[in-house]
Amino acid sequence: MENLFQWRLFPLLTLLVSFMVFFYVQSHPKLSEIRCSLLPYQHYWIASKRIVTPQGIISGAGMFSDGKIASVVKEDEKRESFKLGHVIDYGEAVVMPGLIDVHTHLDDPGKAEWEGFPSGTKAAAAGGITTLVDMPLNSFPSTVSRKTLELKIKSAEERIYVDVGFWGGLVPENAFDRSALEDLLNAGVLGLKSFMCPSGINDFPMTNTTHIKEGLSVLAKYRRPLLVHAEIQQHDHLGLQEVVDDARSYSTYLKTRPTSWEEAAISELVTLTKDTRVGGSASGAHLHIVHLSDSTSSLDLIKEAKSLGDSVTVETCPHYLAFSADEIGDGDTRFKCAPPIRDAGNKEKLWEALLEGHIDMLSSDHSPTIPQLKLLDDGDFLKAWGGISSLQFVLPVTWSYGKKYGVSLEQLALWWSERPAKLAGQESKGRIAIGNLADIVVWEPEVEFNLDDDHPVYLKHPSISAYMGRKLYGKVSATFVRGNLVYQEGNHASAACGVTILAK
Ligand SMILES: NC(=O)N[C@H]1NC(=O)NC1=O
Ligand SMILES: [Zn+2]
Ligand SMILES: [Zn+2]
Repeated sequence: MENLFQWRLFPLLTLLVSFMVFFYVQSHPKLSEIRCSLLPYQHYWIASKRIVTPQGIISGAGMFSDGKIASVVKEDEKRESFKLGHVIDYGEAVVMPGLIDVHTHLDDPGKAEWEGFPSGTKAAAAGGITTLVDMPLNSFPSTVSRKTLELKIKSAEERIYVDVGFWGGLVPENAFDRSALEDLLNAGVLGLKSFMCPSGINDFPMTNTTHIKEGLSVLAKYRRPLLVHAEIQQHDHLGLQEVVDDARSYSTYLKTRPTSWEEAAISELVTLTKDTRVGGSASGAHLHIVHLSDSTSSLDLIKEAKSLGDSVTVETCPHYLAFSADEIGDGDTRFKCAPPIRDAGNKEKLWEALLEGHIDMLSSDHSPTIPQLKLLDDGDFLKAWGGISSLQFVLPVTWSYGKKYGVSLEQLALWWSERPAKLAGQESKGRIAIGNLADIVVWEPEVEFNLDDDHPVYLKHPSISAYMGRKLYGKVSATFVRGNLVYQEGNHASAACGVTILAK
């Protein structure tokens, strides 16, 4: 009797549960949407006393709706607007466009033990970076064809916490093959990148001016940029023996890559950029010089090219603005990068050029490896991997070291968001403006913190970062990508919902 009763009840119960599940799913956001964000809403306001907009800093609020910025209102218009939904009030914290890092090496696929999409994009999110553009080398294979780009895209799928675009490689193998280059561009790379000196990566050989000229002529049609690592090896420096004798000394390394390397490369480049002027044979193309270190003659050449109307921009990186050669201890290869960090006078002049607008933007050139290849025990500057690890820290670093130069929040937004967005062809990013994607960093410039072992660092190998052990200002509280709260106070969203950005 009892059994019979149970069997009758079973279909009824099943029906009831099905109805309940159906109504729950109808009235709530999809489970996948919840996992993309630490917030359960699709439409909501965020308020703050300091919102950095292209029109200046306002006290007010922004409404995010379906991943976009639907409205931006000032303090006095807030009360009426708020009747319409949820409000998150960040008080005095700064609300700024998310950072766009146009120069990151995530090394995935193939060298994921060096960094990888999940660790790199978690670090980015924790640092307020909402978009990054991945370099075509250090992963394996290098991104030099449609096929290799497809491997990148596949590897990034459901593994990225922020948006990721890709630069393709301009290498001797594809430079004279117009259809191969067009195929790579049609597949969606945001532009091309090449080296004028050995890259340190076997399947990414260097290019000369002839290759670069070819690349520019193809890029002109696509209106996408060519990024160049501008150093050409010169043979007029130290004898090898002298170098080998003192490989632990930073000054030895510095002498192996003098400013003449940068100057030689840039003087060749500016002969090519003449063609990018209006009416020139490469009109529509754009040349971007990555990680400028030399603030002397190399910078003068760039200034002159710009004044003549060449389509050229230049970036520098936080490590050239934060550090100088005299502070680098013997054997401390965490500071080894190329071009090298130069003397304190050079650093001052880089700041000056940035503040005066001659340097257009900043990028991380986050180029990590495994600790073993940094040779921290031997401290051999000549054999150690060249590359700085910094991704998660670039906002507080720029702010902390920029304090004494009077850097403003608006300048940070220009150098880290607005201009990088333009370089990468992402017009819907980089500014807090109606209709743009809701890519936002919320941070507290006045909060000081020690980058010690207790600080949560998401980079795969924090020990190789030259910033560890430093005291910094500017704590990132929250990061939104396309309206999803992907990071807040030490927590990431449970699902990796960043989007791969492909040029059309
Ligand atoms: N291959 C690679 O990432 N090289 C980078 N590292 C560095 O310090 N400068 C570079 O161009
Ligand atoms: Zn480089
Ligand atoms: Zn690089």
